[in-house]
Amino acid sequence: MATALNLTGVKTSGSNSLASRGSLQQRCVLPQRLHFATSVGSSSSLSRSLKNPGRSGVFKVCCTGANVDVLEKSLATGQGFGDSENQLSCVMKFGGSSVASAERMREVADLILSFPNERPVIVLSAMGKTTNKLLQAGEKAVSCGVTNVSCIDELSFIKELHLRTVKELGVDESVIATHLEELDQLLKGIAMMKELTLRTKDYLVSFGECMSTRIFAAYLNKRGVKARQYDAFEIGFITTDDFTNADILEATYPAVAKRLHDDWITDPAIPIVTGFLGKGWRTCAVTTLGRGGSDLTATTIGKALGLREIQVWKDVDGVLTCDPNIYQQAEPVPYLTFDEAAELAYFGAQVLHPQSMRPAREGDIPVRVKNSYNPNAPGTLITRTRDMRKAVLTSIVLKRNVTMLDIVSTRMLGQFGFLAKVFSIFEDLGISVDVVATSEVSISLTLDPSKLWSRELIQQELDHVVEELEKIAVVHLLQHRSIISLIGNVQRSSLILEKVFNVLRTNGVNVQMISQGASKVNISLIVNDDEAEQCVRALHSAFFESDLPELDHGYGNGNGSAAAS
Ligand SMILES: Nc1ncnc2c1ncn2[C@@H]1O[C@H](COP(=O)(O)OP(=O)(O)O)[C@@H](O)[C@H]1O
Ligand SMILES: N[C@@H](CC(=O)OP(=O)(O)O)C(=O)O
Repeated sequence: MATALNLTGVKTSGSNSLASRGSLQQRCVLPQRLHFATSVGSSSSLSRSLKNPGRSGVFKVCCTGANVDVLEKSLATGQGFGDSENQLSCVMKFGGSSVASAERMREVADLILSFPNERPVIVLSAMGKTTNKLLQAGEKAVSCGVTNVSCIDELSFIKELHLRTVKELGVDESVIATHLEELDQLLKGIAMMKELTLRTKDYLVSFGECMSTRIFAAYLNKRGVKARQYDAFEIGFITTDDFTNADILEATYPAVAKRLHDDWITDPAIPIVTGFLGKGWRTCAVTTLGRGGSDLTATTIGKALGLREIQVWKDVDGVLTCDPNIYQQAEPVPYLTFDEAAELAYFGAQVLHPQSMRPAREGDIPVRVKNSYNPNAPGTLITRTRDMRKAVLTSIVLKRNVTMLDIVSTRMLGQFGFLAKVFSIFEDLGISVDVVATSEVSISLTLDPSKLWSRELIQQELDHVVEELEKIAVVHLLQHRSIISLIGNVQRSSLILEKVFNVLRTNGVNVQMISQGASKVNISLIVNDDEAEQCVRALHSAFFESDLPELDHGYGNGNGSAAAS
């Protein structure tokens, strides 16, 4: 819940200092990032006034959880908040590839310590491919029989990896002994029940992050750097009960901020938090935020604590112009807006979790995507706005194995209510739609394959959708399609499309549907799965590797720069 504090202030100098008057009678430095601010008795918002030196007014500052104490303390002592030495300053998230071995953990520790002025919150994923191995072990346990659980290869791999890491880092085996034991028990339980529910899957995969964070915190402590391990589900990450794909609930922000902040103030130690995990608000069981969910954990913490920056450290030099697994010549994109990054992630770029931009955008906190294998590479900076004047195409994203539906009304032309009926059917069935193109009496759309997969919505359920739609329309179900999303400056869509259709014509590819959404950053094309990769490569060459004077790139691949805000 937000708490309101009233300040009477006049902006004096510097970027965020406020000489306060009235009851407070002190000069203070205002927090850089509160959950923010409406002015009372003044027409401008506080955030605006901070950018306009000299403005004065009575400001009502709303802040949450821990921020309230900090603001009060900073007003009482006259000390700054945003610049305070005492505050946590940024989040650094390291993905599975960054902490895949003892050697990698050592390098990550060195990397963290190479920023002596930061007071980071660290978020870690499970080591390497541990999450996949845990899921495979669970699947095998369903059918292998209790006595054979200890022979599951993936279980042996996980044990061996974690025990070897502990040994090589010189930390005590006891930090993970209980978890390894419980993991054995859990797999035996699955073998006994002969079933692996979504709820059990989430509990099962949680062992990955629970162990990596314990090992890493113990290692930092061993190196004399005080660190404290946290399980996200114990410190206020409250989620929906949608196992394997839970959503973070609002209550998370004040709870997490309070817990991390209070601990930091009373006994400073670098927080090492499990990524990906939460606690279902009804069931109180462990939930996960969807694959790659540690990015979301990081941005949630960034927003909760109002931190200066969120860093996500990966195994690539930032967000690239396309998936490097499709095309090795993909190049880093220096700047992105939150909208572009969200669209890119939603339409299938594995590099960022689809929901992870939301908290960063709401908190207006810059996100930096960096390479833990190549820390000197500049990476990608994601901010609210950037200079789009010279931006054309930013990145090309491919989402495979999409199902497309062509739905044509059986009624007379001009029937209103047709679209509403179609979408109410999807709503009733709880199916999420990706790309849509409509005319008055027909609609083409694609269904989100990950949602279908996670809900185990297979042919049977697709047949059910078609059956429902056929009550009002003629329906064609087209499978094995791909969405190619062109993320960039849709203000220049004519130029982009001209080039795109040239490339597609040259390559003999037929586009089956095209959609330019309201987002203004994405044009989506639907093609056959078996033509998609070749298409992406051809588009990449055309947009990023050849001279395109007619597109007026300006910045090489037309990525513009971060806007001064
Ligand atoms: N447009 C893209 N830019 C960068 N990486 C991409 C892109 N599309 C797909 N990827 C893949 O995403 C991977 C990084 O994401 P992920 O594996 O989730 O990282 P981590 O586990 O380190 O958080 C890269 O190794 C790359 O193969
Ligand atoms: N370990 C989880 C969560 C995660 O975010 O992992 P990574 O950061 O390695 O993508 C997964 O594999 O989905």
